[in-house]
Amino acid sequence: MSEPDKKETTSVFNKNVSRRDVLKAAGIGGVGVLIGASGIGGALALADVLPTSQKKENTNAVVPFYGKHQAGIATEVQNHIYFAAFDVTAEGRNELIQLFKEWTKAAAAMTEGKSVGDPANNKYLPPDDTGEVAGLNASNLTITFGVGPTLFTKNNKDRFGLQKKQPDELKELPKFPLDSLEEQWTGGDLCIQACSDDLQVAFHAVRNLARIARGKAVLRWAQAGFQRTKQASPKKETPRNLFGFKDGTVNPNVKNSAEMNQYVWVQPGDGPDWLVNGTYLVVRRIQMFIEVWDRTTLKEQENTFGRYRDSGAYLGQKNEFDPPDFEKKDENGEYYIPMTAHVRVAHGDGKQKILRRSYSYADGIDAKTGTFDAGLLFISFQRSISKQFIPIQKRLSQMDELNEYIVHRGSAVFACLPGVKKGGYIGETLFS
Ligand SMILES: C=CC1=C(C)c2cc3[nH]c(cc4nc(cc5[nH]c(cc1n2)c(C)c5CCC(=O)O)C(CCC(=O)O)=C4C)c(C)c3C=C
Ligand SMILES: [Fe+2]
Repeated sequence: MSEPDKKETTSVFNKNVSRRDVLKAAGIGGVGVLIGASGIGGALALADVLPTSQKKENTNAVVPFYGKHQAGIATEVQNHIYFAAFDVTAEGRNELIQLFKEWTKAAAAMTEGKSVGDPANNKYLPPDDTGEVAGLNASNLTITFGVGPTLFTKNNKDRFGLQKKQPDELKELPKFPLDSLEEQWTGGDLCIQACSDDLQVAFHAVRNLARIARGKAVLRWAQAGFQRTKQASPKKETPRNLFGFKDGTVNPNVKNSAEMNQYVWVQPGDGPDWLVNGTYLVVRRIQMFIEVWDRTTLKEQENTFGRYRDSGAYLGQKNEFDPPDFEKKDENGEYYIPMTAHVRVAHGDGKQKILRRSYSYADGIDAKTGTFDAGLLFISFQRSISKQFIPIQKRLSQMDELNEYIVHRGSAVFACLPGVKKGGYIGETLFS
């Protein structure tokens, strides 16, 4: 579901209540009075009644799990991600359905800040919940589930009676020039994207879902990721990637449902009905050669992206959100934004838009070279992989200057299921 407009409404006791309503109910006329109004109870804390622009970051918040769309796509980006791909080992369709039902129940509980299963009161059994988030709040945890092409057909086998339901769009990506994909970061029958403002909460979610899956699915690969925290950037400025550039400036507006329907959510008639209100996820584990970048001049860095490092503006413009002028030339008659600049090549004719929701990763060092294994866990959501992601990546792989500094090591595609109503389960449209 898309996030309610927090400018107008705020969540108190899990209901959407306008700020004016809260002040009226409290019988007080202004925020200044409310600060001292401890009598109205802890639940009506200051953070709950101030509009987003004025309130301190509230990591106590719960992002609703149930809704038309899965959370973790159009909802506000959290500080951390724990992404995992699974291979299904279940014997048949019923076991797979059972897995999705159990995952739904556990995910709904965890996103509300509750523990999984029954309370741990039998000392002779392992507790249902692994326990590391006891006392922690949900920290805006979202858990997003996807199904990969190999769930539908693997080695020409229709393991779960799903072959006929495979969307044409959901197939392995073509090999792009310069790809250096490694089996250990590639593919998967299922994926779980857990995002939270606390990494321990995100990890706990995947760990417990993996535990529930025992006998039905096994982990294939997993990757933790981070970006600047909202505590460190209270104004929530666009995060910077590990090359120091603002990353995520140009994206469809997640609050604009017409734009989201045009670029992100699968629509009736696009393919199989079971995926309507879902979307396609592309994930690429892209290593960034940060030591090489650090020896590159600022001018060269800016020409590589086609944006200024400091302001994030397109070259030739002033502010981060000013539109580009790809025809503008400097006093030497050179394009401000070089022909091979990342943004020019990615932009193309501007018709293919994708929703980027990426995170940085840093995984120690490459033992062979002694350099950092660090980069971008690139994640994009789109209504069509063939019409949106593939043409962009085709162009980038052929002429993006950034290719001097990065290499794609991992890749997978998934169909993110539509959202679910209370009482239902994730995946029910696929299995019905
Ligand atoms: C196939 C899609 C893309 C991949 C893969 C990709 C990798 C990648 N990108 C950056 C850093 C930046 N990307 C920026 C803009 C941008 N990137 C893509 C697509 C892919 N990037 C698009 C569609 C755009 C927007 C283009 C436009 O219309 O201007 C930027 C600029 C700021 C921004 O808009 O976010 C940066 C910085 C890295 C480091 C990377 C791989 C490691
Ligand atoms: Fe990019």
